[in-house]
Amino acid sequence: MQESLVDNYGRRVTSLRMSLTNRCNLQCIYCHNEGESGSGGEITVDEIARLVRIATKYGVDRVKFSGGEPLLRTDLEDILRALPPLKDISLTTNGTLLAPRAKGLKEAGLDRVNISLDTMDSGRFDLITQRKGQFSRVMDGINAAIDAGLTPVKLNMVYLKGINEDEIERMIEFIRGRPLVLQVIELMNFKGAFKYHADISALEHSLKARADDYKCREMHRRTKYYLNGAEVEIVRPIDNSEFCMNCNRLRVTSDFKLKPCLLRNDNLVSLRGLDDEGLEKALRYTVGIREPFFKAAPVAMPKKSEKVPSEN
Ligand SMILES: Nc1nc2c(ncn2[C@@H]2O[C@H](COP(=O)(O)OP(=O)(O)OP(=O)(O)O)[C@@H](O)[C@H]2O)c(=O)[nH]1
Ligand code: SF4
Ligand code: SF4
Repeated sequence: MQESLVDNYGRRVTSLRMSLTNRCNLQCIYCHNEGESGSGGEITVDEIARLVRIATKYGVDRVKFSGGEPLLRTDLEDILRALPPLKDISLTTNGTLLAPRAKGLKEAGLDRVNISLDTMDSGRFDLITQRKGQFSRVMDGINAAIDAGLTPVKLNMVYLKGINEDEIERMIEFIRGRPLVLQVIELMNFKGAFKYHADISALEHSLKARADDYKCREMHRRTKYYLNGAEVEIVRPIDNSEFCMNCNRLRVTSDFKLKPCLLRNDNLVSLRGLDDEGLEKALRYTVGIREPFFKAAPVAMPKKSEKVPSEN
């Protein structure tokens, strides 16, 4: 029987999330850079292929590539071609460099892409990304991804107080009836951006109230809402123990370290220079030290003098 990678909290690792570079051509006000500062040389095609091959022996069948901006890697197509067969290979990108490469990426084995799109307003886009003139390139990237069949294309919208809260309806109209999914993401506190943090639970309640249907994903127990031909997924990571208890991905940094949690940097495991046997050991060890970042508060046991509430 195939062995699997289960941590001490019963969470099974089925997916690797690999950062290919720390570099990016944008400078978003909230960037978390996958919680890393990778200072060594960038992970190579061979390192990626070996690690993924070993992980698949343990039932890992999904890989997500992210960055920085992963399309700054000119060898991304080589990376894709070097992978063993997997159920799902996806890429998270800012979309600015995607249009000319979308078809080739599909041919090299990429299944789908997630593209950051916080706003439909190019002025706001410049403000968020701290760059000028990139909005139309992202739109070209979205269209090229659809044409190439890198679908469903998920649009990542970080929900930002005072910047884009008023654009949810516009985004829903944009995706309706197309192979697009809107993913609304609660802002995490990186780069001191918390002043833009907006309460996403109110939005989630209103979506739930008007949705035709909704369904819970296994990963992070995220909910997807279906609204008359539009699919909206809510990503609510903060103080959410259910999200962390259903975290099934292990991160790999751009300088080839295993990273058990996005929000921690004190327990990275370096892989550079290890042979296949060493990689396998390191993989199992790292799964053993994984823990949910947000944990549910332990349920207090009633004191002897307290009446135990009956089940019904
Ligand atoms: N705290 C936390 N946030 C995450 C994690 N994974 C994703 N996120 C958040 O979700 C955002 C979008 O992630 P994506 O890279 O588009 O991928 P995804 O939505 O997680 O994965 P798919 O839906 O399978 O494509 C990230 O920028 C994070 O803000 C995680 O493991 N922990
Ligand atoms: S596009 Fe992504 S990696 Fe680049 S600055 Fe924005 S959030 Fe960070
Ligand atoms: S444990 Fe929680 S915070 Fe850490 S990576 Fe998983 S979901 Fe994110």
